[in-house]
Amino acid sequence: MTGLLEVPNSAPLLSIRQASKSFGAVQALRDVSLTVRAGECLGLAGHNGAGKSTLMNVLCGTLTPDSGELSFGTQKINPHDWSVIEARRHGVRRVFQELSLCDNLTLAENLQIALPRRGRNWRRRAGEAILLKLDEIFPGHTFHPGRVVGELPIGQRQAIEIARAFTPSEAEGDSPVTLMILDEPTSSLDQRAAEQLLEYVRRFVASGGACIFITHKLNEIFAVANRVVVMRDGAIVDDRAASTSSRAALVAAMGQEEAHPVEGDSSHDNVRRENKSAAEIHGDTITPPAVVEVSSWHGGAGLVVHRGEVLGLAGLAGHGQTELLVALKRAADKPQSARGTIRIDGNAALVAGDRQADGIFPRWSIKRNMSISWLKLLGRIGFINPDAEHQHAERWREILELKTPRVEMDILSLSGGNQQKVLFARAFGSKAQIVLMDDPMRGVDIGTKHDVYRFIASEAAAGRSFLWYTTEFSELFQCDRVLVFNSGRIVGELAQHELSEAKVIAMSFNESLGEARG
Ligand SMILES: Nc1ncnc2c1ncn2[C@@H]1O[C@H](COP(=O)(O)OP(=O)(O)OP(=O)(O)O)[C@@H](O)[C@H]1O
Repeated sequence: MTGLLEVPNSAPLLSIRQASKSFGAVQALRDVSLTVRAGECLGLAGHNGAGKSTLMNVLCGTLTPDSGELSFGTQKINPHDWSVIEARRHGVRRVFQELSLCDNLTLAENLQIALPRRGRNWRRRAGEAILLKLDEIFPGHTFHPGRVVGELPIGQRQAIEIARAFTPSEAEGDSPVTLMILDEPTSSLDQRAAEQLLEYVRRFVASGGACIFITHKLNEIFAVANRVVVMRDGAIVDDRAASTSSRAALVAAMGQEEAHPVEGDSSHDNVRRENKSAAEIHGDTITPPAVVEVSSWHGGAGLVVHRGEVLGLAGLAGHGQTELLVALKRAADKPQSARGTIRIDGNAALVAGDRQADGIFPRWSIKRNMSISWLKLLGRIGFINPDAEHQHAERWREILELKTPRVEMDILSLSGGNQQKVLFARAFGSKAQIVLMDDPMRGVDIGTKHDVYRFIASEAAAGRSFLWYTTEFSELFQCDRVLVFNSGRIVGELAQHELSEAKVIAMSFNESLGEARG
């Protein structure tokens, strides 16, 4: 696919020259130069740990580079004077990869703490402002400004974060949004919301705004960007018009392999077909035993997962998929507390999609974050064998190509995608027979994604079972069967050969769409 959008020839908006930044032994930026112009959307790609977020931190004033120059328009800026407040004054906004909303506050209050409305009735005015922006970007949403954000699933929180970033400031001296930096903005959005956002960004750019759009979903880059930039190991290695680039060129510049198309490809060739389920591979005519049985879920249809099966969960975000996975995890951990309808045969490990809230232990090292689920395997009762723990962590560092000098470092020293890899290592490295995955590819680069697909396929062929909720439609082709959720219930089932986007969408939109959302 090639980009169709022209590269504008407008004056430079924000430029950085020869910027470098190190964190201890890690050189996150090496001599990076980049200019963003009004009316252009720059798609930024690169492997996990390539330096994309670090560069954005410098551009939006959250990080000062060790060296380098900045300018806004024709005005040179001392990087030490370029703060978040200065950047906002110039209309530079950012949506972070890790969401920055306060979970205990409502939508309106979250807007108020970022972009204060002065005087009386601020709550009503803040609520109106965020709703207006949500209407513009995500028409048909059902958010209420008085809803506490922490009660919403991550996909909906991501939508709020985006709308908040685009909402005009009322502070004196603040300029309208000139440059929007979106760092993996669709990582937890469902397909429909992601398309709405891409459409909005195209309108924003057409009206003269500038945007930097970071994503590991390369089809999005070609849908929205006029220019594509690739980072690799802290440096910019490719920078050209999207119309002269291609998916293959991007992947090659990133230094990654994509032996099989994994997303955005109409053939949907996939590793799962090569690594068929245990039953198919062995030509078994007998169905493998069930390891998970839910006779009825929320009063509706139930589900069965067999040994060696990969069961996909689909539907709009926030329609009960995560809730099911959490209930299964609880049932596996405490069978005595399981609700009557759930039977689970074996241990279960959960790969969280919301890594900040449910995944990482922020005060622990990379190694301990990985090994927490293996500790029982790594020593005698009450004692951890440090050598075994270290070896295990090193092995997984290699398998998943974690970008870190040492596994003893803090988990927060890792880039977002590398933190997510640690969660995979924790689950895959455990002895759990059932792996529950809650939209687990958030921020994971395409090379690693493909390795994970391969790993899942081979583990399933060896008898492990997977329940896999994903917001990326193409990933469903890695599953044997797919259950579609709508308003908390299972409303349909599709075998792999029956799977089509149109069918999933039709099932997702049937019945009362709004109830389970915001
Ligand atoms: N505060 C920090 N302390 C130590 N190392 C850091 C810190 N922030 C970033 N790094 C390191 O800098 C490198 C670049 O990280 P960065 O987050 O910019 O990558 P990225 O391209 O955004 O990756 P991802 O696609 O996973 O989000 C990584 O090796 C990361 O571990």
